[in-house]
Amino acid sequence: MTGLLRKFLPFVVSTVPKEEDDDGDFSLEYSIALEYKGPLVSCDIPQALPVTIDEIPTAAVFPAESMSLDWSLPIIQPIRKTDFNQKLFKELRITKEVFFSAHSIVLSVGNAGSGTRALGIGNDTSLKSAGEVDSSRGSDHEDARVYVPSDSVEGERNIISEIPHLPGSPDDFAEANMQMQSADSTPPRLSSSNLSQREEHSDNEMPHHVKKPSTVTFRDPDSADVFDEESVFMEVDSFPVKQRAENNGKKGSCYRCFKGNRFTEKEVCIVCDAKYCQRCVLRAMGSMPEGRKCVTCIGFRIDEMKRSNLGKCSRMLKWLLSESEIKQIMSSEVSCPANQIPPDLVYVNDEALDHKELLLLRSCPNPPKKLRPGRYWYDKVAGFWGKEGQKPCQIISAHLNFGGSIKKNASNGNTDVLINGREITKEEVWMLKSAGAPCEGKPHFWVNADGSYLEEGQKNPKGCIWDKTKTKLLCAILSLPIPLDNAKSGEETTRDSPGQNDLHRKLLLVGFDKSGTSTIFKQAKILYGVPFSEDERKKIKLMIQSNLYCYLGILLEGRERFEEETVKGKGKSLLIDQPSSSGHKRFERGSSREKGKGLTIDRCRSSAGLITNQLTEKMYPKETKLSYSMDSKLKAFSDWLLKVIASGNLEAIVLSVSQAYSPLIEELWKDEAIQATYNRRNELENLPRVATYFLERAVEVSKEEYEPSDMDILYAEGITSSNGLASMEFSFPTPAKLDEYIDPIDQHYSMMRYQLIRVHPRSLGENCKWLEMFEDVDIVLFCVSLTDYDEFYEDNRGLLINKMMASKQLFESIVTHPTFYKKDFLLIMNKFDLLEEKIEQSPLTQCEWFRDFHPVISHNHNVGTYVNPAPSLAQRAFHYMAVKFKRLFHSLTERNLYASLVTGLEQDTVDESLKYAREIVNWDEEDFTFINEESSASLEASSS
Ligand SMILES: Nc1nc2c(ncn2[C@@H]2O[C@H](COP(=O)(O)OP(=O)(O)OP(=O)(O)O)[C@@H](O)[C@H]2O)c(=O)[nH]1
Ligand SMILES: [Mg+2]
Repeated sequence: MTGLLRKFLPFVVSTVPKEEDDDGDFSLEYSIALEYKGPLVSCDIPQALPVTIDEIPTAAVFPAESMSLDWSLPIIQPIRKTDFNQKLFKELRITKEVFFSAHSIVLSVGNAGSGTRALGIGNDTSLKSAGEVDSSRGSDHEDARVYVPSDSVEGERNIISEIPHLPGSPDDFAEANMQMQSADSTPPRLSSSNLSQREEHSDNEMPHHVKKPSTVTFRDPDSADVFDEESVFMEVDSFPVKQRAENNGKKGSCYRCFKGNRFTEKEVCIVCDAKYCQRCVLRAMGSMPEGRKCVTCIGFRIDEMKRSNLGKCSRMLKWLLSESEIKQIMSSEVSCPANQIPPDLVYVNDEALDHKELLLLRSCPNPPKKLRPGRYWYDKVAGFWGKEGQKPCQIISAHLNFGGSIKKNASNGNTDVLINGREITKEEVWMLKSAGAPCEGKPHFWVNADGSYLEEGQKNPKGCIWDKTKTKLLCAILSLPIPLDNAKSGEETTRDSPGQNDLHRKLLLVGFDKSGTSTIFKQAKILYGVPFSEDERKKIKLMIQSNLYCYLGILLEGRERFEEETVKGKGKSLLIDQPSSSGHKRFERGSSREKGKGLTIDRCRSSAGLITNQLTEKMYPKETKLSYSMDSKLKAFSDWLLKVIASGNLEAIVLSVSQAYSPLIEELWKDEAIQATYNRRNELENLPRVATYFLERAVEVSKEEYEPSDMDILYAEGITSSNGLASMEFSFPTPAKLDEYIDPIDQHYSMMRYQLIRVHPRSLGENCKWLEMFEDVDIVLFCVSLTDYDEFYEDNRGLLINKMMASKQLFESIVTHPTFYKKDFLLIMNKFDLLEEKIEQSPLTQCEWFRDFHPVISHNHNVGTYVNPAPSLAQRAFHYMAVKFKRLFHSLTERNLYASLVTGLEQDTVDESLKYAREIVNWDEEDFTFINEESSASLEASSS
């Protein structure tokens, strides 16, 4: 400081005694003029003119409106290094008005926020040694800041040290001088560590931007200040639009240092789309008083494409800045005037809004999410809101008074069915139908804000659209909105039904009975952290408990039969194996039966039919001497349970008796007869494999306080009892650690939302006609169970049908459905674990489609040296089946089918498969063309 003043006022300072302060710095406590007694000086001595402090003009708060109305303030152009000394003050062109148009002016070298030294001249006419001032943040004044590019300064030489030597405008200088004379030193404001870090680099940086004065008010991010929305909107019109920036470097490089490529992590300017690497971002964007904008873009309107990103901090900034800095920047980004939507760009029912109307729209109880400039339609009666020519995307508050009256063709519907005068889309017709509204005869409906509907001309409502859970679920799948209140209770859906404008991909999961679609769906929920709602958990708990009673019923029937056989003295059983409960052999026997169908009550009833497998009997005859009789109490319970199962009212009864019967279940489970029967479970035709998982925890599961774990939910059969449609929204997570390298592709993908819709073929109707509802899915995931090849089911004519052939037939109908013309298909070949167990016992050729499967058994001759092990029989079988499906697909569509190998109960394989689907749907993206090449190469390899 002293050095600085010495340069300014060499005569005075040189004679002033120095004092060292605590920091080792010299401070100037006072200044006095001493009489000069030396020889005559030849040069002119500057004269200090007397100053009256009161006469120095100071500014009150600079009125924001006046700035926005007419930007006549000077913008400082970059100063060339060579002529810096001569030009500095001329270039600055700081007029008196500007100079004092704010509480304080900060002269700063380098870009704002780069932590360069700055000189603040306060309105109290004091000179502030700003030191490492962060020239914008942390100030509680309104600052008009003037930035001088640091390329005009060499090394540490900064503007402060240069000022006294500059021949500039005498007025400017005199004023600056006057203030400096009366300056006292103000302690430097603290800067965060990253700011000082930034300073380290500032010396040899070449800032490309000059900032113009800003009128932004800095609010304490922690304060509860609510920004005055109205005044903010009033100003919006006056902000100019800016062209997109052009990168002078190679494609994908940083716009400032021209280094890196398109996969280098970058921050983007929300105005001109310039992209900066981690090293340059803070220099290019400065203190970000309006959020992430280059300093030259401050005061300009944002690029509307980027509106949805406002306030969403990037990983890069999180890494570079402190939490409070981020908070402030993001809050400015969202609330500063320049970043608001200009009302005249928002049209509702053909009329542009004005400031007040836009304010009304945005402050209503349920305002449109992600509002952008554009043309919208609004049904004032029901609150439906959508983009012109499109189906509704949200239900906002009803009865808002703006915009013209709604047009019949507002949403471009072509169904002849009207809601409040608008011809609705076919998706909305499906919605109405699922709610029970009769749509035959092209009715005209009147729908109220609460969803109640009536036909035009009628008096009483016929029903309410939102009464049925099914309708809400369907809306989620069709990307139709549901009202906010209902969104919370909408089960199996995410809260917000996805708007059609979201960056959002839809994956449709479908497969033949028991192929594993619900297991994969649940696995995805667990994998991607989509919680099961309370309601879902309750239903699943009831289902698991009911299934447990079913499994016990199957055991009890088995016990009866085994007892009978023992009594009759057969002494022989159909025992295949007598596995211990822990180490039983895991495989589904190939036979003409439908494994795992014990879940529904009807099926439980028929489960008494134990099919004698003659083949098995011949193969594995064994003696058994076990007792299958039970005591009278358990026998009575057993009779009651079988009766309940037969009544088909199991769930209701389980709900009411589970508490009372829990101890009996325990006794039953531990009973010798039941254990003996359980050990012969492979002979029990309808006992699904998963029964073991729950039966072995029968006591715990039957208790009232039982809470299913995620694993239990995964193993539970079915998602809900209705078991038809389910939908979830998710993103693929990226590795969470900040310091970890994140593949830019992963990062890009992690920002995208996906919707996984699972549909059971039962819900698709005859000839899969309801597939029409899924016309906007991006990919179809067709699930096939690899173990189906030797399994059969009985059709309604009593014929035994091979399940693989049935699966093939379903595949053909879906692939050739007009809705899916040219859609991508990924074949999920599920239950590989079971295939591995089964294939050795049951040849693939049992299925007529696979008759020509004759794998060549290769022998490994390189004994002792490591070579890739020959693929197992199961792997060969998988490849063979995949090729069969691929050929079939190609013959039907002339396109390629993608295939992936999955074990639904294992997370990794499901994750891989869904990521593969993600790649396929994103291949079109221009920026990611290279994936295309790589992945198609791997695909070629996989299909060969
Ligand atoms: N071992 C094994 N079992 C599986 C696998 N995938 C599914 N399952 C089991 O197979 C049975 C049927 O699976 P689900 O997921 O219910 O099949 P689905 O396609 O929903 O069939 P529906 O019930 O007809 O809708 C369940 O008992 C699952 O636990 C797998 O990869 N390995
Ligand atoms: Mg299921």
